[in-house]
Amino acid sequence: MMTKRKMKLLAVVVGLLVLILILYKWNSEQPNLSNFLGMKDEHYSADETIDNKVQDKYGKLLLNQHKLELERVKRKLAGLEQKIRVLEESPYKGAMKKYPPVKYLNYKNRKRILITGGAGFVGSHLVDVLMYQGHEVVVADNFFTGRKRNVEQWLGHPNFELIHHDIVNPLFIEVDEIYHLASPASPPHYMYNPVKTIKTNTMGTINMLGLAKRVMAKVLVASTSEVYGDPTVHPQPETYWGHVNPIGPRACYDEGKRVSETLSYAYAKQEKVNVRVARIFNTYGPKMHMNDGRVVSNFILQALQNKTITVYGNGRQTRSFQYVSDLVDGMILLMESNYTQPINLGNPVEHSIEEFASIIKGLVGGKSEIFKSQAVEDDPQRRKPDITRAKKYLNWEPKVSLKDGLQRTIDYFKMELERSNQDFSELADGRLRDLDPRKLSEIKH
Ligand SMILES: O=c1ccn([C@@H]2O[C@H](COP(=O)(O)OP(=O)(O)O[C@H]3OC[C@@H](O)[C@H](O)[C@H]3O)[C@@H](O)[C@H]2O)c(=O)[nH]1
Repeated sequence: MMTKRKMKLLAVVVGLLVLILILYKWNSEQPNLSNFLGMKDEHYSADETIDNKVQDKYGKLLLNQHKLELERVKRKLAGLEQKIRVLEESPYKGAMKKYPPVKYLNYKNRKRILITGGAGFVGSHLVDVLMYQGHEVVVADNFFTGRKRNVEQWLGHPNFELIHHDIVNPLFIEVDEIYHLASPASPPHYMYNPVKTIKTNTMGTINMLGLAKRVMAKVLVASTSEVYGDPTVHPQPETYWGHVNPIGPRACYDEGKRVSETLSYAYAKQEKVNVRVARIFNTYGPKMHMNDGRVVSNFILQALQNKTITVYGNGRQTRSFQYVSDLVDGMILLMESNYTQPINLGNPVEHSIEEFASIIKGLVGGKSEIFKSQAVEDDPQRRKPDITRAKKYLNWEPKVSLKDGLQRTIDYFKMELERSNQDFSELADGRLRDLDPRKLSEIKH
């Protein structure tokens, strides 16, 4: 029998042995730092200490990390450099931007002018002239056919404001004058959505005349030679009432503009709004859209690309073409004048469309063939403005010859073609692509 003392001694010895065992086990399970870092001792010569091995491997790891970090910083720098280049070329470069010089006008002479459709072809040329003159210009455009690019040189200028707005909805701003130009003007564009074309020219015009009434602004409404329809009187004086098919494919525009004129004189009579009405004849020049679809841009682009020049119908129909700067001068003179009846603004030099195709082919050169194809429904057969009124009341007549104007327009389209070879977004503008008035007029709405 063991004594109590012996038993206690045995328990202490056993306890000590268990403790030693636990300590040994714990020690052997501790991760070896060199193993932890993925080292293998056999890579080192026998006289290297474990500390040296660890430091060496750890240093390599740090070096790799630094290299990776350097690569990341380099990539970030390259990205930033690219962003700076984009900013330098961008119209939104704010403080860096250089604007064309504008005249200083004191507050008495400086007007606040709204141009609806100011980002469009004609509107943007008008914006330029009014800005150079030193006025404050507000452009309202829904960008259906207008483009920000047309007014980009003024973005950020203290005298300029661009509002993305569809004038089918009312606009509440304070202005002294309104040039109401908003509406698609090219036949394939206005036929593309005839209901919208009518709304723009009726509801849109009501909204602008309503605004003019509220703020007592003078308003110039852009009408068109199309109010004469397929004319039976030649050349067309303002006293001619026209010959329009009210249910034909062009009616949305022709009748829309006729209502626009009617509304203008109703507001003048009933609400004492100070109105001007310009009947604009065929106009061309730089800033026309590549996909405009009207004859000047179509023929020039076809000739520049050695494609077939497509004359719609027999080519004996006539038009008289004015250069855009002449039109802009006429509109500003009309706004400044006291003359309130409609006035024709156009160049009376008349050509058949077939002749016109040859003129453009001659100026551009190249190998294009002239091809006569299917006629456009209700295409006006003869058109030439009688500009007696404009001469008498505005002392205005066109100055730019067809040859000079076409040459400037050809140069512009050459640049556009070069641009579009680099930037396909221009041509990929789905809204204005592949529109042909001959196909659109067949659509039954
Ligand atoms: O590629 C084409 C384009 C047009 N044409 C013809 O060229 C003539 C002029 O056509 P456009 O499309 O340029 O313009 P339109 O004269 O028919 O209408 C224009 O009239 C005056 C303005 O108010 C508007 O800008 C527009 O409605 C038409 O006889 C047309 O059939 C061609 O032969 N080939």
